[in-house]
Amino acid sequence: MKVKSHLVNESPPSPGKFKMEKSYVHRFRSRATLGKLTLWSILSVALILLVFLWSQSLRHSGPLDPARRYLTNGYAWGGSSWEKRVRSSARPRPDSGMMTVLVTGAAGFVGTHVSSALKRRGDGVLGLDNFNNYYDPSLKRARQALLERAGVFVVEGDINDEALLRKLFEVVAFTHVMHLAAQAGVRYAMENPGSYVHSNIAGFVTLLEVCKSVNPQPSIVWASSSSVYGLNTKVPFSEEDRTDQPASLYAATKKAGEEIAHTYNHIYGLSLTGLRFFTVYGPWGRPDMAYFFFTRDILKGKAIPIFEAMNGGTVARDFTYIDDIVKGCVAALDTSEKSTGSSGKKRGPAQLRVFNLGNTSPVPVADLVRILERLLKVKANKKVMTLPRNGDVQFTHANVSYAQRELGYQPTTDLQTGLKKFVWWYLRFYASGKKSAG
Ligand SMILES: O=C(O)[C@H]1O[C@H](OP(=O)(O)OP(=O)(O)OC[C@H]2O[C@@H](n3ccc(=O)[nH]c3=O)[C@H](O)[C@@H]2O)[C@H](O)[C@@H](O)[C@@H]1O
Repeated sequence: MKVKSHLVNESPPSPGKFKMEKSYVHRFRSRATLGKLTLWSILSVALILLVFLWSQSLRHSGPLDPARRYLTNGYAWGGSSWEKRVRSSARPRPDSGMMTVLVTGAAGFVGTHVSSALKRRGDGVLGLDNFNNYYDPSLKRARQALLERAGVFVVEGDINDEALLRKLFEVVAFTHVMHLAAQAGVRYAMENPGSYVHSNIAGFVTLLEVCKSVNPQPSIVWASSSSVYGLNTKVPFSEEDRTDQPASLYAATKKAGEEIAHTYNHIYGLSLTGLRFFTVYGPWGRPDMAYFFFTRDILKGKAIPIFEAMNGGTVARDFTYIDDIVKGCVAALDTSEKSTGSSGKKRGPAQLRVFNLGNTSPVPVADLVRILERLLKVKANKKVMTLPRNGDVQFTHANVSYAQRELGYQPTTDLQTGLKKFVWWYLRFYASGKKSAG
């Protein structure tokens, strides 16, 4: 501003005049600063607006498709090319048994293995997964990439999104639903109880609401858990044993799922099969599970907490290898009968089943660690501690004779063999050092 030049041409001011001139300059300066501020504010707002509009156009990349839904949580679905992908992924090979399966939780551990097994034998498979960050989402993305290569499209969305589920059934008449989406993990339930209610109860009900109302209704196979046996002391656990003493909220939500399944079977004629998985492990597994983070921490030289019971008693699990579980899941789908209802009305009694899928051979956690030490050729830094009161039970042991009879289920992989395959995968997967095991 030329305030100075304006003053330069004036005759030297008298002291009084000088005073007057000083306040004039001050006023002039304030007005000029105010003007500057307003101008900069307008420019900044305009800039922010421009950046926002630009980022929006990038996110939608291209002209907005009116049939495409953009949700606040960032999922995008709908539109003709999306529907084409959905249809193509769900189309069975003509020479197959013509099953069309919606697999929820497809980017999860069991979901990935089941989806690829079904696809391999020619079934039509569509995946659904919300890719939440309960554990490293990049592992889920790697599983998704594996499935994409096998021809399975994994739709990104939540089982609580009823509109999305309805859309999927509108595009494809699924004959089966393999429902594996869930909030897993026993101990995390004390940290985030709401996530268990959200996925294992609310999400399951939303899915069943959609399944009961479509025509034809699909048959549903879904993941329950060995944890429903809770404080049951009768071993081995068989399906008729008590399941009314859950030791964790996780177990309680799985047990609730079994009761909810009963209701939808009873009222709407949905065919429902629940599978009680016993501590499933293997390649592409879950980093929140002991065998997985023990491996990571043994390699890092970090201490691993090994739980033992109060009285120094053994804590053991009926660890079950993923390939055995996959066979059980596929057999459950193959033997599931059709639902009997249509468009929300029951037309007759429908199939309702619950099976144990375990290994029938519990192994103490201390032995699991010994096997890992041998396979990794590294001594573990063990920290033995009393089983905390966080929902863990002391012992699980499956009686699988019912699954054997009805599904031909016969686990064949012992822990040593299964862990060898896991460790081989783990070392290759994390070998580059680019990926971190958490
Ligand atoms: O069978 C099941 O239904 C359940 O199996 C696992 O639950 P869990 O058997 O507790 O599996 P891990 O968390 O891998 O624990 C395995 C064993 O290691 C022990 N453990 C765990 C963590 C630890 O720091 N130290 C330790 O000794 C546990 O007490 C348990 O005996 C899964 O996490 C559940 O999602 C699943 O439903």
